[in-house]
Amino acid sequence: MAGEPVNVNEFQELARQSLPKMYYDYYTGGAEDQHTLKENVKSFRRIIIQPRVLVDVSKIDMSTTILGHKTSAPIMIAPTAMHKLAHHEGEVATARGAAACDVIMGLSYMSTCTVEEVASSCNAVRFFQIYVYKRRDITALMVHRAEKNGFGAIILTADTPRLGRREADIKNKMIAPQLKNFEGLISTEYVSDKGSNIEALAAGTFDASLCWKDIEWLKSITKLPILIKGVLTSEDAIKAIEVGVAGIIVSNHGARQLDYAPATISVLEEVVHAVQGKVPVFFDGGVRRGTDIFKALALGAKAVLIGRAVIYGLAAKGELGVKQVIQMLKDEFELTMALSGCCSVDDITRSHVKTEKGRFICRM
Ligand SMILES: Cc1cc2nc3c(=O)[nH]c(=O)nc-3n(C[C@H](O)[C@H](O)[C@H](O)COP(=O)(O)O)c2cc1C
Ligand SMILES: CCCCC(=O)C(=O)O
Repeated sequence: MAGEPVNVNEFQELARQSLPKMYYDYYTGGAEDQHTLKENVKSFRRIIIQPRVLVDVSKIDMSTTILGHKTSAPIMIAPTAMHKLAHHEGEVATARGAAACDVIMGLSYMSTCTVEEVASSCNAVRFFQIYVYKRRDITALMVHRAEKNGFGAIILTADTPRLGRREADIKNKMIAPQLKNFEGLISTEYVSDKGSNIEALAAGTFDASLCWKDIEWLKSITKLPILIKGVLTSEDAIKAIEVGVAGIIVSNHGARQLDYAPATISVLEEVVHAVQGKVPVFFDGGVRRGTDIFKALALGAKAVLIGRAVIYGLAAKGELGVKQVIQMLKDEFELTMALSGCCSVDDITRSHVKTEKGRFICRM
């Protein structure tokens, strides 16, 4: 590739060139046939934007509020594991990149830098993602560490009672390193003769019995607002509201868990309808362009989370790459707003996009 990268796909190519195959495959891959992985991206392509013209778009305001926190754009960093495998500064570099762009970062429970290292790296709003370990005392301790270190919310990932079958990780015998957060508490270093060591780590530590009633337990150990990540149906959205969560993240874990789960953008609207505005609905999966962000907002998302695109920036150029990827997505989103006749995020409405279903109905 000649010159500087001009879009997220070019950052992906840079990441591919700079990473060992085992790590690149881990970051980029999905489950089994990778059907959902392809659909997450392709489903965006089937949604058409319906712009309005002759609107005064000389000033565009992308800013919004997420759980009471003002942020420069409806963009957050999705929690993704083990950033030190992408860049030696790990999550500290990601946190600094996010802070420089004034967007909220989700820190993964499976991070390679500690909660304290990330918290002290820069001043910014951050949310903490958790898995629930069989050793609940360890999860409770992590929640308290996040609370003590100023994190603004807990993201409970609900779609991972077991790890999805990621065939590249099986072939590569993907490593499961000791994660610094858990040093002296529990070993995360797993070696399996079956293939993926991170699969063995999840099988050994994650509590597959976790269910809706356990939200009460989580609420009893923290005052922080709780977001549920991994909702894909109206039924689960209604249950999430019943148990009193502060928000829902429509996500299929970047297509790394259940293959043939729906592309997230195809179910966003169903969830938004079920929620009836009671809590904010966030979205992730397949966002690679500013137009994707616009489409998700038009279908009712309050903000989107960015997973792989940020890792590609980190792998290519560390903190600077994270900053450039977020800035690129912000610039693309701002231009999309201008060319669609929307001056603020509240101006983006359902009538700004046409989905396949909508096009079909129009033709009848
Ligand atoms: C390499 C990688 C690691 C991930 N690790 C986590 C994790 O530790 N916790 C979590 O809740 N989600 C994790 N996710 C899922 C992301 O939070 C997010 O749902 C997904 O990446 C969004 O899709 P995208 O990559 O297409 O943007 C991970 C995703 C990737 C690609
Ligand atoms: C056991 C590590 C799980 C991290 C994760 O969520 C992912 O790779 O998708």
